[in-house]
Amino acid sequence: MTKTTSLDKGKIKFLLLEGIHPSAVELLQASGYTQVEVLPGALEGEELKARLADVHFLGIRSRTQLTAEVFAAAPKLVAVGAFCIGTNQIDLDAAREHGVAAFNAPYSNTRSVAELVLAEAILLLRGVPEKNAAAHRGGWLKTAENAFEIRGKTLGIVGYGSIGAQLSVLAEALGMHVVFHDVVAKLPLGNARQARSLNELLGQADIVSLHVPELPSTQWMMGEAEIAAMKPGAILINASRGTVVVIEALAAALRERRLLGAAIDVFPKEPKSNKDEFLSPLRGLDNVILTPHIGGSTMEAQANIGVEVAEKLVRYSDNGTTTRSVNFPEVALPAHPGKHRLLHIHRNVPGVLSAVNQVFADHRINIAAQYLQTNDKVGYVVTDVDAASSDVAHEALAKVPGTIKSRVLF
Ligand SMILES: NC(=O)C1=CN([C@@H]2O[C@H](COP(=O)(O)OP(=O)(O)OC[C@H]3O[C@@H](n4cnc5c(N)ncnc54)[C@H](O)[C@@H]3O)[C@@H](O)[C@H]2O)C=CC1
Ligand SMILES: O=C(O)CCC(=O)C(=O)O
Repeated sequence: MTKTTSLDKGKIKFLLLEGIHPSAVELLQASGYTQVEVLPGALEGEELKARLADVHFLGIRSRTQLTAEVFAAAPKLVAVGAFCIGTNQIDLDAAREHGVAAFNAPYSNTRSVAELVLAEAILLLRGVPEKNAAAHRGGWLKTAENAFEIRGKTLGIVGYGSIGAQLSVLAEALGMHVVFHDVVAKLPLGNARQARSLNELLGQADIVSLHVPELPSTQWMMGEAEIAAMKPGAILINASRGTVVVIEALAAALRERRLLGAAIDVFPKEPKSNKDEFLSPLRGLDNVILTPHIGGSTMEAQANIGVEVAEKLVRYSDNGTTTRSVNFPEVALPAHPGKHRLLHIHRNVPGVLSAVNQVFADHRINIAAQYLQTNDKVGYVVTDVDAASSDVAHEALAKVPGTIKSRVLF
């Protein structure tokens, strides 16, 4: 059981890793949070654990791995903000077990990824990566062979979520036909149609673009057999996660010219920083566009993400609101003027709520307002009381069996 008492804003520590946009710092400071440390890179291992020992709010992007071990070493951690879409780098169950709420930015870089994918599709269809590489070496590949317009081609989108659907709309505007595969039935936008299976899509698409999250079910989903099922001369684009494509199988298909080209933004192993060497079997293949996980790296997206996630952290810190948390029960809370707000995070097992309310009865504390939300593992009960009774209530609440974390907001 962890007990955390809320502090004055000036004592609450934020640590932002991986070059999070200054818009986040500006918003935090404008909201009264002055202790904001910003580091340009990711942290790992003992260094990460040591840094987290006295941190209350942590901001990361896709590189920092937050494991159960890391959460166990972060007793004061209240919330984590993933300043990106993917949350696969966070052990969300472990975070919940430690009473740490997690937030992300589900839409702020969607458009940036979709635009990059379309640009890459056009460049690959024209053989630009190879022609560009040859020109840099003094070559001159002026030919129309294997160069095609994008108009009239079929784009196969695997994962028709926010990015897949946005890409679908943009692709149709360029005159493409869109077929998609998703594990759930989705509303097809425009003239797009849902394939009955991944294999059906692979057999029809001139360009296959992957937009699934990292999950056990998506791991290595594009292996040797799936790549072989693609049309001869097709193109593969992966701006989702590096574990979705068996990179050696892709390299073999490209070397044998079974595929026209590929654009890969994410890799099974990515360098930890811009100073580390990038190693991949795809290096040296001129018909492949290799980008350093920059699908969402535009000034617009990063500035928007900074604000979006910082706002979610501030709302949680200021008044306990968990709306759009990716691992916590969602509660949208009003302000609590003149009252103290008790936040109680507990295991969602029978009896805890009645024990919580017994605390107020036993101490004859009047409840001004109360809110409850649960998910399968965790219950989140928020109670507003008079300032004079909050200390005694907080102390008693922290002792309720099943408590994970309890805080007071002034
Ligand atoms: N390269 C980059 O910089 C970026 C990469 N991403 C990656 O893109 C992924 C997708 O982002 P969004 O579209 O916002 O996510 P989303 O959650 O809106 O959409 C994902 C879609 O994939 C579907 N899906 C899940 N498992 C599937 C399977 N086995 N087969 C087919 N479909 C499956 C889901 O039903 C959902 O419709 C993120 O999870 C993230 O990993 C996101 C932003 C930037
Ligand atoms: O920009 C980043 O750091 C990660 C982008 C990404 O992969 C995501 O948003 O899921």
